[in-house]
Amino acid sequence: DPVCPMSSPPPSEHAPKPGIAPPPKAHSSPDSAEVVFQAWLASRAVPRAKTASYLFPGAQRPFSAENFRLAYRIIQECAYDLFFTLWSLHPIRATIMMAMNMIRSLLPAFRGYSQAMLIDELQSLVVSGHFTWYRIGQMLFVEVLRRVIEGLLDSLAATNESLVLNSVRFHIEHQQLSQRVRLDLPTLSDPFVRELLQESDLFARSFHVTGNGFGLLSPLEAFRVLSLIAEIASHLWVIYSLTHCTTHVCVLIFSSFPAAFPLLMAWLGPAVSFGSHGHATESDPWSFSNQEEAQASERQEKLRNLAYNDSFRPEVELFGLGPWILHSWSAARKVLLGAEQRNLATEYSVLANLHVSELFSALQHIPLIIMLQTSSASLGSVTLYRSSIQSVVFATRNLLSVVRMAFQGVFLMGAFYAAMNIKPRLQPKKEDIIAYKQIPGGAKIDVRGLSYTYPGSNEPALRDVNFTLQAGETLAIVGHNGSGKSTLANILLRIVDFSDGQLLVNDVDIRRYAPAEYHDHVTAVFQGFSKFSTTVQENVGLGYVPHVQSPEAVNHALELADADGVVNALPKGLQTKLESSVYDPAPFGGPNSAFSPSTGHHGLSGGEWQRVAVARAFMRARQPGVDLLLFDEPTSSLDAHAQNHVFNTIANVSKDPVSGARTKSVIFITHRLSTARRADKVAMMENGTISEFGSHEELLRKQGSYAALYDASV
Ligand SMILES: Nc1ncnc2c1ncn2[C@@H]1O[C@H](COP(=O)(O)OP(=O)(O)OP(=O)(O)O)[C@@H](O)[C@H]1O
Repeated sequence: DPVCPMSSPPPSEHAPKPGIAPPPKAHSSPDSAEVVFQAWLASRAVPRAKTASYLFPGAQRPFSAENFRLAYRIIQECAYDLFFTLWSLHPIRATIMMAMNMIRSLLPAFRGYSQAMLIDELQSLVVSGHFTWYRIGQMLFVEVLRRVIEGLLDSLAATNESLVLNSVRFHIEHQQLSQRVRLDLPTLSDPFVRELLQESDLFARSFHVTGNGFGLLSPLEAFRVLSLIAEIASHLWVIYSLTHCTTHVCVLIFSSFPAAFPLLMAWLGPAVSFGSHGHATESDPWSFSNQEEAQASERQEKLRNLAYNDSFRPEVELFGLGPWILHSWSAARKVLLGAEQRNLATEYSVLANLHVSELFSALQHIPLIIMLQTSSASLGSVTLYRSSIQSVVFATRNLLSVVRMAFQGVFLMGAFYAAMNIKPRLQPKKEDIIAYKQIPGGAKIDVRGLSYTYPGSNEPALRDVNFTLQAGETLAIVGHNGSGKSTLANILLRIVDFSDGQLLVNDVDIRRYAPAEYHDHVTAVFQGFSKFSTTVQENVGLGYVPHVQSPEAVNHALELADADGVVNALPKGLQTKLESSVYDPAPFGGPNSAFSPSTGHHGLSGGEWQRVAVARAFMRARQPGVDLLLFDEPTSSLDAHAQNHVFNTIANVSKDPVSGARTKSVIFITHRLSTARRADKVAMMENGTISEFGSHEELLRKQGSYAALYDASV
């Protein structure tokens, strides 16, 4: 079920609360990933803060000596590895790409030379009186040829570069996604891990921006820093060769000052985040200049989602949330508008700078004219001289913004590297893993002194839970709201870990099973099951991925869950696309509405969705490898007829169809105590522990809490 987005904790600047475990280790051993993780974490510490607090994810690290040291450490530990991995995707093309970048960075200087030669030759032709159109044509032809070759080189380089960068992008995104799906809930719920993953996401996203965007931060493209340095060096060399052995130094200073002045102003003026690309926009969350703006943007998006997303509509209407949404949205929006206003002001000042720069470039002519009058310098060398100085200034400006981005990029790269090396917390060490072994009858479960406290909670959700379920038995877990039933179910399913005690499955400590392997042997319906916005076929078939494409298997699972009638009534049967939040098939009233049934998107009632979820569990339940069926309130929204059908199916599926012998253990959580009678054993939960355990009849005879709850329910 959708969760109200406003309930999520603020993602940034949190101080570790006293009593909470210190920042986690990204790795079990102090290897390079651990070193990188610690350096990344240290770079996020807010300097001179009274309590330990951290910069929000994506925030620009200040240029401090400590951060340079941390950046160096990260580069030392992971840049080579990452560079080599990315380079080895296309070794030849990547090398060509870097070489081309280098060559292209030197071209402007040669271009200047060639133009200077052209002008000089033209000048001497005119002065000497040997001017012919043929000669001019020849020179122009050479110039055009040079440009064509340069253009060809550029287009070849661009094609090659896009090929290399696309592979790099794919590789990074693939790694990122595979790590996401590998991590388990306990790992993902750690705030440090969440923020590490957010910065790692920024690194992966940096490869999306085409042109001179965040992509510059990639280790391959960071090579551009070198290209820019080479470009500056080549221009400086040209300038040196012009001024060498002559006394133009004072003219050089005179003319370079006007060129450098706008740059100086831009550098000293208000910093535009990420150089020339850094305008805080809603789609550029990393470019906010402070945490308040980042939070406002996030809040604004969530409020917008709350207003637009139909799944929240009932609560929004029922609780009259409209004015509150509007009020809160306005407050967040105003913060962002303030930020945009500031950026506009910066832009205006940049524009003003442009005018200033034009003025200064005009002033630059003056010393050059003086130089022409007083020295023997040629027209070509004057042109070259002037263009070189401007190029140096331009390239230096680029270099500064690239360095700034690359500096930030180092920390994002560190986040990526550390994130890719996080180990899922539930995954045992290689040497501890025991392969799951089936025993006849289904899973045998021994729970001894089990306790669990949710992170950040003071009260344990489970305390000293003890019970044994023999292979093939059926257990009903009952109890009041909040007594710990779902928590126990999630621990038994190895979705959540436990703090103390022991949990043995088939006489083996559950912590020694690889979770993925263990999950192959269980199936479940969660209390808050997912409603996928896709076809019925996939909604059900995903319960057993190898059969997701098989209509026969899906139809059979639907029959078992008494959901076949529901699906048959849908306009496109199995291929009907379901929408988890369609309350009104045509909210805008018109026949062309995006939600009209003609588009194929269909809503279902709560009970119908539950049948789909139960069918999903049945997809897998019939597989011989599955030993445990766990249902958390599978029939809470079903009518009595459907409920009986589902429980009969559970009983049938857990037996051998021929011999009738039990082949699977079953655990179900229920508030409908009439269904608890179907189980061999009943566990009555109160305050996080099992207060009574036995058969339905035994517990009734006991006249305790279960008997009281049963009497109240029937
Ligand atoms: N993610 C969580 N973080 C912190 N506390 C939690 C979390 N989930 C559940 N709890 C707390 O743990 C306790 C047990 O919750 P649980 O969901 O297991 O109860 P339940 O018996 O399944 O309740 P219900 O019958 O309402 O489904 C409750 O006090 C609940 O507030």
